[in-house]
Amino acid sequence: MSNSVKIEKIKIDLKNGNNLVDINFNIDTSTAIIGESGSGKSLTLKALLDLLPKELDKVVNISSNFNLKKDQVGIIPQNPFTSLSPMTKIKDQFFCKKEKKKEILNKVGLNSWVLNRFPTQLSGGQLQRVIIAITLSKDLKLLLLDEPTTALDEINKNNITKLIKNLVNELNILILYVTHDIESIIDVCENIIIIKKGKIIEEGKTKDILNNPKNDYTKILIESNFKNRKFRE
Ligand SMILES: Nc1ncnc2c1ncn2[C@@H]1O[C@H](COP(=O)(O)OP(=O)(O)OP(=O)(O)O)[C@@H](O)[C@H]1O
Repeated sequence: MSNSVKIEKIKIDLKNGNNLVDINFNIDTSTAIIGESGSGKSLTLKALLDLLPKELDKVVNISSNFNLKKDQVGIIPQNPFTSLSPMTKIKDQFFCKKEKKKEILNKVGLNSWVLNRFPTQLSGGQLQRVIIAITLSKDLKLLLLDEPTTALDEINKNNITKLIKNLVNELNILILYVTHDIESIIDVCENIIIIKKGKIIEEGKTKDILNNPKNDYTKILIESNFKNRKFRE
């Protein structure tokens, strides 16, 4: 049986009882969570990483059909500029031996010259590649992606989207990709979940939902995503 993670319940409330997130879903292969700003994407990821702030009430119930250790969960964050330790050379932020560092850097389109640099000496696109390489240097079973291209300019955004597509197709691990940008998850995620105000609006196979959205909110999200793209071209 292939690996699967069951998010049986993530319920997050403010102390005054107002609900922020109330969802359940499975990750069987690769799943995208799509939602506008404030829809609960980051809180969902924080719940999975056990990083929710103390001031929130939470019920987090997750199970898996395999032994998933904490250090087998990796995250590619939104902002590459604040994700690495600024005073430590790149080579000392990896979790593997020198040869493997070089091999993984090649995979993300970088060479070993970056190893002797500090994070501040790299561009946003280069930094995000380094972070992807560092994350992949661990023995991962579940990879979380938190809007990994949002902080990048258009060229880097396209390049990193392509890189993620290639890597994810090559890797045999579970993927949860949260973003507001539907285009970036086409060809990456098999399944898609649309959320609004912390609740699931619609879910299914990515192809089915994009070709035949049932919910009006989903239709608007898809339309606005592709309208934006045409506008930028
Ligand atoms: N610590 C907190 N205390 C109170 N409210 C919070 C807290 N963290 C998040 N929220 C609220 O919960 C809702 C969901 O926030 P979340 O950060 O998960 O949204 P998001 O979908 O990731 O948005 P974005 O795309 O802008 O990052 C928002 O209304 C936010 O204001």
